[in-house]
Amino acid sequence: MTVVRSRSTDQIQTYVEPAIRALLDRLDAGNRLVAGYQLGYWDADGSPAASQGKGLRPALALLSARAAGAAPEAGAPAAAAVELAHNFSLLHDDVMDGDTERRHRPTAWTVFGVGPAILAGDALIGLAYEALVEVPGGEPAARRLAEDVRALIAGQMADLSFERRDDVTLDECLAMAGNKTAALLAASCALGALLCGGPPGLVDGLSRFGSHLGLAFQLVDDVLGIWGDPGRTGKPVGSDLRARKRSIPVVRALTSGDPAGLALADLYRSPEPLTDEDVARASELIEATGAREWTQQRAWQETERARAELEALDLPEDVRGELADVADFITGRDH
Ligand SMILES: CC(C)=CCC/C(C)=C/CC/C(C)=C/COP(=O)(O)OP(=O)(O)O
Repeated sequence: MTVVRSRSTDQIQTYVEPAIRALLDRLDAGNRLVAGYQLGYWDADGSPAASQGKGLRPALALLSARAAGAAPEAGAPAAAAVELAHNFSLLHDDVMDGDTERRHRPTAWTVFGVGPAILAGDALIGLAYEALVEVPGGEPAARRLAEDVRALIAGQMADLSFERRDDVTLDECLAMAGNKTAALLAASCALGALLCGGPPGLVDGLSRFGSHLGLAFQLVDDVLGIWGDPGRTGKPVGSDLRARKRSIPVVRALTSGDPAGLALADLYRSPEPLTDEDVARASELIEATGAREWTQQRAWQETERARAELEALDLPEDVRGELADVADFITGRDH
């Protein structure tokens, strides 16, 4: 995993991975194989692999436990739960988008089939709740995760509905990202403290921190989806544009009133499949409206808001520093 600090990576390997692997052992062999492939623990034939994601959500959950004065390992069930919920959403998202590559390797549905990928996603979200409810006092954390997963699903539904509309506003798009992505980041920041008996003011403050962070994350993700380096992001660039997705830079460009935005609207309305040249032209048009710059600036603004939430909290200084590092990593990242 590539998280901002090696300390988080070590703690994920020591406390979170074993918890997730033990949960995977509860699954039947078929779902376990697909789920562990998705999590990056093994290849399609079951041989060991190291293809995990960045580990951002479990890192935040462990920090959240430490923010409440607990040892990091006390946050492991929360960290396992958010990583499992995240991978549930990725499995289903890749099916819905028809994406063929993630984390530098073929997506699960292309390897195992659509049905198995959907079922493994279902299995993971079940395990996420099990991870929490089995901890003494874990019910409030499980409820909180359920609320945020509901928001995530609502965000995904909104995202899908945008594909059939040409009047999506920037506010709608930002609200969609707040649900689709920021809700789980907020949960990641809240759950460790919630599980470890942190006071409501701390849990709420960490949650607001995570929410701003999550919006920053999606803003950067949308920029990387158009202008990123596939060698770094591990997925093809331009697939959102090819699918005429209404990501934040696209909607900013379409609603800018700039002539380049109007040309982009024509391209998006065209009944023909978009060629490589069309995709390249679309990214140039978006950039010409200033939407790339706006999106990146807005990400920094959200990071500043996140930092302000941190400043208002009574936290151990090392934890505050590590949370601030995560915020900087998110906005400055190239993968
Ligand atoms: C219900 C449903 C299908 C919802 C879909 C929600 C969804 C996929 C939102 C996008 C979130 C996102 C940018 C994930 C990449 O995270 P990352 O870059 O941290 O991933 P990593 O673990 O590979 O590092």
